[in-house]
Amino acid sequence: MAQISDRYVSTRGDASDADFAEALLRGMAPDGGLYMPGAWPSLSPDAWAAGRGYAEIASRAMAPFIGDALPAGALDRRALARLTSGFEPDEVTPLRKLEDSLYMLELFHGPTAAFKDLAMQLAAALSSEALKASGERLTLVTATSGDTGAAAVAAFANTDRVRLIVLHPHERVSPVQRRQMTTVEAPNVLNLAVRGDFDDCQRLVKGLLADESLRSAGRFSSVNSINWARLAGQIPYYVSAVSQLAAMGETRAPVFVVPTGNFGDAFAGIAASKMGLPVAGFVAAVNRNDALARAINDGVYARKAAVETASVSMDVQAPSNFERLVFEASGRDAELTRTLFETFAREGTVTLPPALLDAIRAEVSAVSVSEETTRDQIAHAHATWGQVVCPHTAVALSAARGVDRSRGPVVALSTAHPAKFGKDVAPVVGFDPEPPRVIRELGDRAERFEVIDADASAALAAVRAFAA
Ligand SMILES: N[C@@H](CCOP(=O)(O)O)C(=O)O
Repeated sequence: MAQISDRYVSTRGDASDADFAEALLRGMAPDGGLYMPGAWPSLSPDAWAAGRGYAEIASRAMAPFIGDALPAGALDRRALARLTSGFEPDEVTPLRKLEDSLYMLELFHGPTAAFKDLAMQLAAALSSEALKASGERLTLVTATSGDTGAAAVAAFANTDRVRLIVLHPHERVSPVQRRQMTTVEAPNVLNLAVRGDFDDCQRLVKGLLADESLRSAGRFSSVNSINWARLAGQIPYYVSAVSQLAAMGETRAPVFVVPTGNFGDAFAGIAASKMGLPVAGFVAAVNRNDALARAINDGVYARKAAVETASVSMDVQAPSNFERLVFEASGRDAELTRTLFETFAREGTVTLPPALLDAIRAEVSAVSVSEETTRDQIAHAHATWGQVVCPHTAVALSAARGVDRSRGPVVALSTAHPAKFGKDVAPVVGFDPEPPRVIRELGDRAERFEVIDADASAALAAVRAFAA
């Protein structure tokens, strides 16, 4: 069968064919792999012409992945309206010029003040269309180091046909992130605080998705970026950045510097470049949790326990979407991908073959940024550009300042509002960042969450009890 962009294949070789709705409602492929489009669609250069609005860009970028899997007009009718409502500035993802050839793409103006809102609002609207069409109900399980969970709760709370279970690492997300998840009064939302780190939460989610008893009881999926639909919703803002650069008279292809945890955001940028977006390169900027940087720089992908940092949403040591990068860079070699990730799951370490490593390095480089440098960068951004930035953005800006700008502009992604991380930002800039309305409105509402061990049977029991 010809490979096309709206049919989905698994990174581990499962031959069963899925369309966009199926990939969305399954979250992961049945063989434990991640869904990828059968081929990369091409985007017309017209899509990133100066002056394009975000909704129009999103429609052009997403439509080829959806094909006819959803009712005609589903993308336009609700999804795009929803995508751009509830965002504070008129431009959904404004690009700020910081200095010559250095830019910051602000992605935190949505309902939970983090970049996850952009894709999550779209995923919620599209899944509601898919469920209406099929008449089904859906249980979503999602792991979070803070931002994904908050965005998921905002997007899916009180939604018909959907039940949402969010697993966050107990006492390892910021107080604002936790309150965004736990103060929402919605009967269809369950918050589980897991005694462990994000990687434990993600492992539990993957285990739940693979559980036959849950799968046979109804639709069971995830809105982590392991779900292709969630990840694809992050492609449009790369296109929007190039369109905004064009409007500023900058036509050279940019280097994107992406603060990186689960590697979904960076992979969305790589996907945009595969679709034809002019990009000069990608830099994945990680904090001290540097499994990805060690894999790319040293050729050994090895697990370590995650350490706590100020850029808490990036405290990830087993970035799920590295699997998609390996699949793509290996020329879509599902056999090799399966072997490498099964070895990693079993032994916690795997050496990447040299040819694969070269191909990975052609797509993306990686930099690890220390806690001290992160703090210095928050101070520099404030003192030099008058910008108060969150620790994740600071990690990206620090890496961006190390990129050679003689060949073209460098765009650092600014992923969250600094007020979500006041404890780490205030001591550096000398004041509490002014919270946006969406954070002020959290008030002092009561919180609701259950604490569980990082154990598959505890997670299964909690999910079963909630479902009952
Ligand atoms: N940084 C994330 C971790 C999960 O990432 P996702 O993109 O796979 O949902 C978070 O804030 O939860």
